[in-house]
Amino acid sequence: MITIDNLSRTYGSTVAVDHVSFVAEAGRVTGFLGPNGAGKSTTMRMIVGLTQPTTGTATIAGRRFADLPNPGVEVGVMLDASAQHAGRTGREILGIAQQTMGVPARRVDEMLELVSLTSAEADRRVGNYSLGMRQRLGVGTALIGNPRVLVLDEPANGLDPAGIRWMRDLLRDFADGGGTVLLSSHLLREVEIIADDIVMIGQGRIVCQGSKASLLRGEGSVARAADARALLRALHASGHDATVTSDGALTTAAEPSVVGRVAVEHQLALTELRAAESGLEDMFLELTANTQRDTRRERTVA
Ligand SMILES: Nc1ncnc2c1ncn2[C@@H]1O[C@H](COP(=O)(O)OP(=O)(O)OP(=O)(O)O)[C@@H](O)[C@H]1O
Repeated sequence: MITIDNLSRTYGSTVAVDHVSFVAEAGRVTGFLGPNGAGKSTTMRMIVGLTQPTTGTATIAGRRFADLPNPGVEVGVMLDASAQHAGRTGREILGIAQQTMGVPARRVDEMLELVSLTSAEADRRVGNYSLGMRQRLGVGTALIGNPRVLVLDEPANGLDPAGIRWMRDLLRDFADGGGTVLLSSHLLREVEIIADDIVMIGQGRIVCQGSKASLLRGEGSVARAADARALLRALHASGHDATVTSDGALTTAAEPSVVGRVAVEHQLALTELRAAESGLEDMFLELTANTQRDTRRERTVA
């Protein structure tokens, strides 16, 4: 678990992070989103002790990063995959991490296999790696100490579609095994798929946070019926507004339970019935546009 409590950081007159509080829970993937310059990297740097907070604290399983005796076995960190020493080989970089953390030497080969870097690639200098290969190496370095917490800044950056899926499965398995994952990303579709919880910031402040399911749950229902027109008439007759979209689905402000009851009362067969959802991209643009116009609001959903 990562606990961020009232965390702020200012640089001169720039407020990079402005009294941010949230918890990234164990067993869940928390997506950390925000436009360029919103304060994501600064927050992550404060979590791992690279930047000193102006106010507040960040703790990992109750302790500050600086107080962890062997941080690499507690928290895996990948903030900038391009920051790896270009003159060293991938195997050397993993070897240094393995020795520093004092974990068994076999972890190097295990990590190479986990992140799908071949033996030949492992012996090449990192300066010759593609961005995606560096990301893979960065993930291997983050995981070599077998930590329970992962802090990853843009982990899918530079990965091909198969690599993105691989990363998604890896992080899902990590969280399903009880691990904590905090990741930032601009790939909203990706976050929409993988995240359990979402924290969104704009201009250093939280603009919304909560479970993905709660945040994306829209109002009303989407339904399909064998006879859409009949369902439309039935809803209207029951006092509910509804429209049939061009693809034959019916949208209404009525909750699914209400639509289901009306369908039963009129003996209509439904082929689909679900709560309406709003997309993460729409939510992101709406909420962060507000922060850019400096008319901020905060939304918290359990
Ligand atoms: N060392 C620094 N000195 C001065 N200003 C800084 C420093 N680090 C960050 N900032 C400023 O803090 C703000 C937040 O930057 P940060 O890198 O945390 O944003 P971000 O959300 O990670 O952005 P991006 O999505 O572009 O990576 C920006 O205005 C940035 O210019």
